[in-house]
Amino acid sequence: MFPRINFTQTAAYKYLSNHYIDIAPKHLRDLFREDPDRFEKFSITFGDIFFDYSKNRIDDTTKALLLQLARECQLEDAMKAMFAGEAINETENRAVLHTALRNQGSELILVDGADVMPEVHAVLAKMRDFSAKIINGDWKGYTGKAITDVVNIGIGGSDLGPVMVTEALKPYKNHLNIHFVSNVDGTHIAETLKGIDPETTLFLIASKTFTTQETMANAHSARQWLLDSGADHSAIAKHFVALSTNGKAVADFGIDTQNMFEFWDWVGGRYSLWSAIGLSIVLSIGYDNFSQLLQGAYASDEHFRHTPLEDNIPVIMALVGIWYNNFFDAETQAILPYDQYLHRFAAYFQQGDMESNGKYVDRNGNAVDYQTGPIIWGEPGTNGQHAFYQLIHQGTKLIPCDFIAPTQTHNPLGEHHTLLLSNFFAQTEALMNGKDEAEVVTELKTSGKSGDEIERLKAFKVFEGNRPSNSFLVKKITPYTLGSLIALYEHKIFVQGIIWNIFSFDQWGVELGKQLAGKILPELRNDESVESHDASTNGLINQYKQWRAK
Ligand SMILES: O=P(O)(O)OC[C@H]1O[C@@H](O)[C@@H](O)[C@@H](O)[C@@H]1O
Repeated sequence: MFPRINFTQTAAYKYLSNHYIDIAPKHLRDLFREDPDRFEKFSITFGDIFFDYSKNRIDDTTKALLLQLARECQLEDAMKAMFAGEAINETENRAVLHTALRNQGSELILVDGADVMPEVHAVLAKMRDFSAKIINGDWKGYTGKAITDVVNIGIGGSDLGPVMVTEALKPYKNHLNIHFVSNVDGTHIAETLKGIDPETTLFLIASKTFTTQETMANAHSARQWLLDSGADHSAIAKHFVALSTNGKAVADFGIDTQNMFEFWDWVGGRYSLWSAIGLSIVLSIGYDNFSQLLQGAYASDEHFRHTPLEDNIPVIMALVGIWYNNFFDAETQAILPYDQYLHRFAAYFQQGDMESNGKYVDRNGNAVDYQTGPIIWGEPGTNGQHAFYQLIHQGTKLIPCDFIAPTQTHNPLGEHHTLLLSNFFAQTEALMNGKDEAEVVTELKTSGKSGDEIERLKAFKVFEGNRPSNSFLVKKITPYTLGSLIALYEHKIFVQGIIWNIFSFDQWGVELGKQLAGKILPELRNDESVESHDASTNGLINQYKQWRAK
């Protein structure tokens, strides 16, 4: 059976709780001073990704105990179960096999006794052939013109991954214009349709279930827009394709299932960019680049599966995260890419991480009495520096940060990249070292401040430092390295879910909003005053009804 260990009952947890008392008062500066090998010990090279975790409030004992914790929680058994296709998503009775989507090996991957790899390869081949026709202009719209614009209509996992990756890999983009519509707010689709031509637009309706309200509403509006342009129903086959697991709903919508790119219930929505959901990525950068993305992810899968836990990047990321989350009471984790192309990376992992590990019920069905998934947030550097870094440096909250930067830029423009990276290095250093009173006083003296002024100002200018960070230095953001990086983060989420003893691959919490909206919708379709809710909700709905009438 899938492990069900309460990590707070392990020996390692007890040791860690005691060890925390020793480590908490220590400053990172001293940890570096005490151990000249610290950087070598606490950094890992993995292909073109260099992971430095030495600026964390850990020492050799912390690492050993965290690894013991992982072992006591039977992490390695859990990893084997996932890769083997066991139904580890127990509340939905499903396997969790996004790794099969990028598998480059020859082993069979069985779900219910059948190898999934032939189907995976067949859909990839279909994506390759279809995208080639769209890109080279062989596929024509209903008036015989080639496609110029692609609109992906999807939300959550059927949107965020493709958005993030197509943005991150813009340097690899071809001539097609790729648009994304997710919000049910009509503004999103209306603004998108303004700039495009029905004769040359292809819509990808991306929905695992093909029932999601937002996506269906947008898909219907897009179809109507096409028909309103003078096209007849036969045009739909030339302008609409579906990316889904639900063939019946696709057919009911009016999309020829020939134009359906299938995936399977063992692919979680937030782990689906590697599947047919990635068709917008393929259209944007071509199949060969998409294949590189898959290969990069596979390299991380292999690293995760076969590297001893002590040198295993996702395992270390996860354990260090648990150290802050469960011992230092850190509530959040910032992801700070020093790369403009990665500007949606944090947003992507907001869903990836928070929808996976935002759970308070453990795998035995009991409420937990410890913290689980952190709040994930972040923006690209250096914009973040001029917005919220103040709080990271001098606020009262401990915010572990992941810094990510490419050494080579796709846009070598003057000194820009050197400037950017100087900020990246400076921030991790400043967060760690801070600035003590002596330094502040010297600085103020040099700037000519009087003794009184120095006394008055110095407290405000001191930085405690001791603020932890991980640094990912990536040689260059390519499809391959991006694939690797994403998969490392995915596996980090998995490891944390194992240790917290929660099911990371369901998302029942999202269902409530869907149900409630479904109940209120019919009430908004008439003008009668509503009394079926609490006073606040009734009041809001009734005010809305009054104002919309005028
Ligand atoms: O791909 P579909 O089925 O439209 O779902 C889109 C999104 O819906 C949300 O409610 C979540 O459950 C996400 O995990 C999912 O990615």
